[in-house]
Amino acid sequence: MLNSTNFTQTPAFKKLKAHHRTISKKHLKELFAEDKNRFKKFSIKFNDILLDYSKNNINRRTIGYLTELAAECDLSGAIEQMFVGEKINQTENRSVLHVALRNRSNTPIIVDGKDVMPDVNEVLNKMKGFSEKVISGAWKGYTNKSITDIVNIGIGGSDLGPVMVTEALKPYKKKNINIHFVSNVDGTHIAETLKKVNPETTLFMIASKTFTTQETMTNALSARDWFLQSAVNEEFVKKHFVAISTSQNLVEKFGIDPANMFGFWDWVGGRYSLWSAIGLSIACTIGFDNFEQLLLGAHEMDNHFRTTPFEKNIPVVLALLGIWYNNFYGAESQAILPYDQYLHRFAAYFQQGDMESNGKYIDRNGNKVDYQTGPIIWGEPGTNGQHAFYQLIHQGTKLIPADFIAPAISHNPLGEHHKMLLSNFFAQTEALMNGKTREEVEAELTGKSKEEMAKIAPFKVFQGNRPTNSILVKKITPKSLGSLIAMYEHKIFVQGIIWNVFSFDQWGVELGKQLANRIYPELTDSQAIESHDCSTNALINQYKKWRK
Ligand SMILES: O=P(O)(O)OC[C@H]1O[C@@H](O)[C@H](O)[C@@H](O)[C@@H]1O
Repeated sequence: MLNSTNFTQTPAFKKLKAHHRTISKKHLKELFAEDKNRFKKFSIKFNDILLDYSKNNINRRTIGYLTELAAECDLSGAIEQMFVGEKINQTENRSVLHVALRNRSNTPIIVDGKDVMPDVNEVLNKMKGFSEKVISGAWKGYTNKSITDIVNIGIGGSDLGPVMVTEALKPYKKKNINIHFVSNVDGTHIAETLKKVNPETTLFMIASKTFTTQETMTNALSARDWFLQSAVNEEFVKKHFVAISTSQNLVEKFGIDPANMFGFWDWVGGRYSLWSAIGLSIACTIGFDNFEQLLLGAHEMDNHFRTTPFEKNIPVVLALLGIWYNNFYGAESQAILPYDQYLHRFAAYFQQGDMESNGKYIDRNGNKVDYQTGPIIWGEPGTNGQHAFYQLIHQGTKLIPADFIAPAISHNPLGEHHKMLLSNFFAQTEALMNGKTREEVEAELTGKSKEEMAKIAPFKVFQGNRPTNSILVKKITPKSLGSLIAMYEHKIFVQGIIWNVFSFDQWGVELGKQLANRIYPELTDSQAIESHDCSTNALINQYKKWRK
């Protein structure tokens, strides 16, 4: 059982409250001027990842109190409980073991008296054999041609992870395999995808933990119909459809050969599942050896997280900083800004990872919280963001803590591009920290009259004092990406522990599904609907009129 302390009632929280009153009066610039060793004190290097968190409104005392807070919420106990397979997802009575999926040291992890590692390894072996067949061309379609295109059909955790990773690791893509993803139930998504592929050489991966998700099953049936228009014989479905699921029963019902089913377990949460068979599309796109490197990178981050003291523990430090801004400074969001085009889905991936995990107002005792929990996660790759929403980060009225992520080495060392990109990365965090004073503005406005200067100067001033983390990675490789993803996963875990919420369920997505199922049959005929509120009725009835 996880500890269920209300963190706002701890002695450390009270110390932080008082400390916040003083330190929040200091500009980041002052903190840097006072202490030339800030970088040394507030940075952590782990393998090829450097976290510089010195540009935050903190000093040694802040970190001391924050780590005390973590200790008072029994974070160490919670970490151990997760790693040893205790059922910490209490509302679903499940263990939370994405760490077992990438447990490359293979030490036993026991769930319900059984070591899960042999099963994990068995599925990994099956994925290895299958991906090698697909990539080598040995896996043949119904006209004896090799596979050229994979269409992964899934949504949420059965989509976002593979999408993000295959995009992030595009430089590792096998040349003979193209990957496509279909998630939205909007027919446009599947229709546009099917225009690009040939039934004779396409492999569909139906990825769904439950194998009941409306969007995925609807898209899978449409894909099957489309395939059978050409292949005709239902026997050929075997050669072109594989399933990734926890439900063998439903997979067989769909007509997929159980031999082509890749299993996983209820202790793998959807948004933590890219390491499981859900990663089959990744393995078939970048090769199994690279998939294993991804697992290894995550495993090394797991070990770091499990064994490193809090003040040197990257996920813990990131989590505590997030709590500092969320619960003391009143920040409502957290930006993730990758300076790497290949990471363009990274923020979207962690929107699910973070917001579905910690977007909760009921605590682990079943009571309504009286403090803020999960932040809004958002972001786009630099430098695109700079020309769009950075205005608000620099001069808006909201405090937006931001994580800047960049690789030192580009996969595309084209002319001066990467140097320019990185100069923007470094410049932005510096600008956000220092800002620009009125005096500096005036010194630049040479040749202007006093009146002209007074008129324009206020608009050109930047307050600065805006916190950032810089995460510099040597290069985005399967291994370093694995570490980065695991880093954020554990950050989310730590925050959930301290906010006292259950991070591994997602009851909040159910109500909409339930109501959609009720409304769906009402849309069939042309009869006016009166069973809802006047707004919903009117919208449905207008839709019915227009579609006639
Ligand atoms: O893999 P499944 O069972 O089709 O579920 C897909 C997604 O379904 C959503 O309802 C959940 O919010 C996600 O967490 C989940 O990843």
